[in-house]
Amino acid sequence: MLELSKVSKLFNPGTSDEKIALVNIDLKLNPGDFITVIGSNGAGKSTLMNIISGVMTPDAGEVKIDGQPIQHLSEHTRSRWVGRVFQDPMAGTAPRMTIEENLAMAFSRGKRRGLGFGVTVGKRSFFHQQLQRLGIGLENRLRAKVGFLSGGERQALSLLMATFTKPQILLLDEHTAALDPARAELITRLTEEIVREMKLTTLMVTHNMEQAIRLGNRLIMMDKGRIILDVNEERKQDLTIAELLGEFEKISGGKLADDRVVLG
Ligand SMILES: Nc1ncnc2c1ncn2[C@@H]1O[C@H](COP(=O)(O)OP(=O)(O)OP(=O)(O)O)[C@@H](O)[C@H]1O
Repeated sequence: MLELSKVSKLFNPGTSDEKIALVNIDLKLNPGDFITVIGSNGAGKSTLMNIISGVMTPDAGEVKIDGQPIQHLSEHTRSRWVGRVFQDPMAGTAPRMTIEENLAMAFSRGKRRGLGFGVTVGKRSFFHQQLQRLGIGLENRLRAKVGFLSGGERQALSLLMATFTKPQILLLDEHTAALDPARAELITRLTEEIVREMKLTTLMVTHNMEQAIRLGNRLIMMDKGRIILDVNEERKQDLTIAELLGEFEKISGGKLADDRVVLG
C-alpha cells in the first residue's frame, strides 16, 4: 500500500519567496484506510496530494506503492494506481465530450494508447449499470455533453471515473467544497458508499471538521509542512471539534488558521 518516507518539498529555495511545503513526511497507509486530512492554510495538504499523484516530485524522500518506488513515474503512468477528484467540478471531466466518452476515457486510463478507448455496446451497458449506482439519473443521459451537467452531477461523474478501475489509492482533494450543502451531502454519501463497497484506500482533504471526524477510520492534521497529529479509529470515534481544535493549539502553539474551515 502507499508509503511516504522522509518526503520533503521546498518551493523557491534560497529566495525571499522560499516556502516550506513538506518536511520529512512519514506516512504509511494500510489497505482499506480512509484517512481524512485537515490543517491550516498552507500546511502542505495539496502538495502532499500532488506528490502522491505525480504532479510534483519531492526534493527528498520516497513514495512507494506496494513496496515499489513510484516517485520517478509520470502522473499519467501513476493514474493506473492513483484516482483523484479535485475541488473544481470542471477539473475531472472533459466538458465537450459526452458522459459515455468521458467514461470510456477513464476506463482506458493507464492502458496503452489505442486500447479500449471506443464506446462499444458492451461498455455502454457497463457504463449504464455503473451510473445507475449514483442514483441521480445520469444513466439515461449517456450521450449528453458533460459541459451541460450541474456541478454536483459532474462531481459524481468525476468520482465514478476516478474509482472505475479500482485504484490502489483514491485522493479526494476538498472534492465537496465547491458544492452547495445538498450537493455536498450527496457527493459525501456517494463517496462513503463507493469507498466502502470497493474497499478503497483513501486520503481525503477537507476543511469541514465535522466531516473529518465522521468519515473514515483515521484522521491526520497538518501544520507548516508536518503531520502534527495522527488519530486512530478508536480515538476518532468520540472526538469532538472542540477537542480537535484544542489539540491543534496545544501542539502547534497557535490557533488553526484556515479561512475556509467549516465547523459543522
Ligand atoms: N507551486 C507553488 N509555488 C510556490 N509555492 C507553493 C506552490 N504550491 C504551494 N506553495 C506553497 O507551499 C506551501 C504549502 O502549500 P499547499 O497548497 O500544499 O498548502 P495547503 O495545506 O493545501 O493550503 P490551503 O488549505 O490553503 O489550500 C504554502 O506556503 C504555499 O504557498
